[in-house]
Amino acid sequence: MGRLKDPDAIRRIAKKSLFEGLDGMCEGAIIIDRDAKVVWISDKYAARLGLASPASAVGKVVEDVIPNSLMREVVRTGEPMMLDIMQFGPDSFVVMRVPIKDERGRIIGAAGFMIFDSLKHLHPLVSKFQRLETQLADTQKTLAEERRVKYTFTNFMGSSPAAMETKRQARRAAQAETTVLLLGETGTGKEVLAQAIHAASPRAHGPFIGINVAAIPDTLLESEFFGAAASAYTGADKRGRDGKFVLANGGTLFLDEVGDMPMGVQAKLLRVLQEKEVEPLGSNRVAKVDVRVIAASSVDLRQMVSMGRFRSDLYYRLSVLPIELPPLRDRIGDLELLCDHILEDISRASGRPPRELTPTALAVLSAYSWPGNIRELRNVLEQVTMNSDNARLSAEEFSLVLPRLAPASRPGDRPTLRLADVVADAERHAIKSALAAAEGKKILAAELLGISRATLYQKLSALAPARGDRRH
Ligand SMILES: Nc1ncnc2c1ncn2[C@@H]1O[C@H](COP(=O)(O)OP(=O)(O)OP(=O)(O)O)[C@@H](O)[C@H]1O
Repeated sequence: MGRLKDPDAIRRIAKKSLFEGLDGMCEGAIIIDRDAKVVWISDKYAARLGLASPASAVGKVVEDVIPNSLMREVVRTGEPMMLDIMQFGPDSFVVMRVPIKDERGRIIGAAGFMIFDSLKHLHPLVSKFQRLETQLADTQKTLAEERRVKYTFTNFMGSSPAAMETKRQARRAAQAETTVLLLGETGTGKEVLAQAIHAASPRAHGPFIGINVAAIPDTLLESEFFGAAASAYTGADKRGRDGKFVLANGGTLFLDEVGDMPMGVQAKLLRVLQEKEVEPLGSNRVAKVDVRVIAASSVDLRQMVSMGRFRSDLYYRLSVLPIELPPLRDRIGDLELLCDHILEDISRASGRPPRELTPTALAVLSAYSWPGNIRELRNVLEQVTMNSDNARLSAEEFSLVLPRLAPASRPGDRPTLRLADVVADAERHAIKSALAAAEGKKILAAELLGISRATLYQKLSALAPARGDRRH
């Protein structure tokens, strides 16, 4: 073995032969200068790219020769790209890009090698990559669908003066950019209207993100809204996550039951609305957000302000455009239309012909006070349709389901023996009575029942699951 006499010479030869070796082994090579202009391209590469001759490429900027080239990036950053898949028309090439530096370490250009002109050599890697790309595209599609609204103004049924006035105000709100505050009892259609406003606004192409403040434990609200930086949390949040504000960027954020927000989060929300930027939990970096907020409440926020449970500055900020949604009992003229519409919906979902109501059934429904409003109406219609085979639903069938009109049990009736049924019945009755006493205000109903709001929400969805009602 000979000794190294002239290390510089060996380095020069190694450099030269390495380049030539690589060029020989590869399917093609290209060299560009600091301005990303081609200074040399191998015959094979020129032929593979369909160029008339290698010389025709020299002096051109690299993107004119290879449209998707990232060689300029290598010259700019000085960072090599050791393995990349590049698309050239219908073909995929596996490429490597390295910077070229002079003796003083200054970047003077870059060399690119087409390692394979077909992906078959990288089959395991590429098929995994393609599978992941397909999965990602599917997930993005599902997410985009979820963020698209389901309701427009035509879904907000009603031609009573009260319903028409609400719709008129909401249509005007759709054109404005300001925050909207929807006020109305539970089940009056606040979410339907929020989606309709979004769909008719210039942000319709952006996402619609809904969040039910009352259904989320106080401790999680902040990260749910503003996100969490990596490592601020353990477990599922270890990698950090985007908050709803970031997810709603360019679109609309719907804050349902905004009155249930703890004071600390209220202060942060106010700051985000004023500054239009969010700071994820555990991070010291802020991100600009362009979000329109539509807030909703079934409790009287002004009363909460006077009780010191809601910040007055936030209230004023949110209530720039307040819209009242009438309770169903105040627009009972819409009942028939709503029933027809809901019965058609039920028939579509079940594949059975739509049912009708007898005039006495309609009278019974009109006499009821509907503390749960249209959501309760839908639940009652679903329950009765499920229990009945009649084409026309009768008043008797409804009186079995409606709480106030339930017949008292007669002596001789078979008692309900299953304890679970008895308990569930009692619970259902207590919740309905509390909601009625609290005029549909869940926060008050929960207080009356001596349970938390979150428990009330759980019980409501367990007792009367209303398909597709809650999308949060
Ligand atoms: N005007 C309407 N026309 C037709 N359906 C409606 C209308 N308003 C509400 N609904 C239906 O009633 C149900 C409850 O509506 P929504 O969730 O919008 O009420 P909400 O006021 O947001 O309730 P909560 O305060 O409990 O969140 C949904 O099934 C919705 O489709």
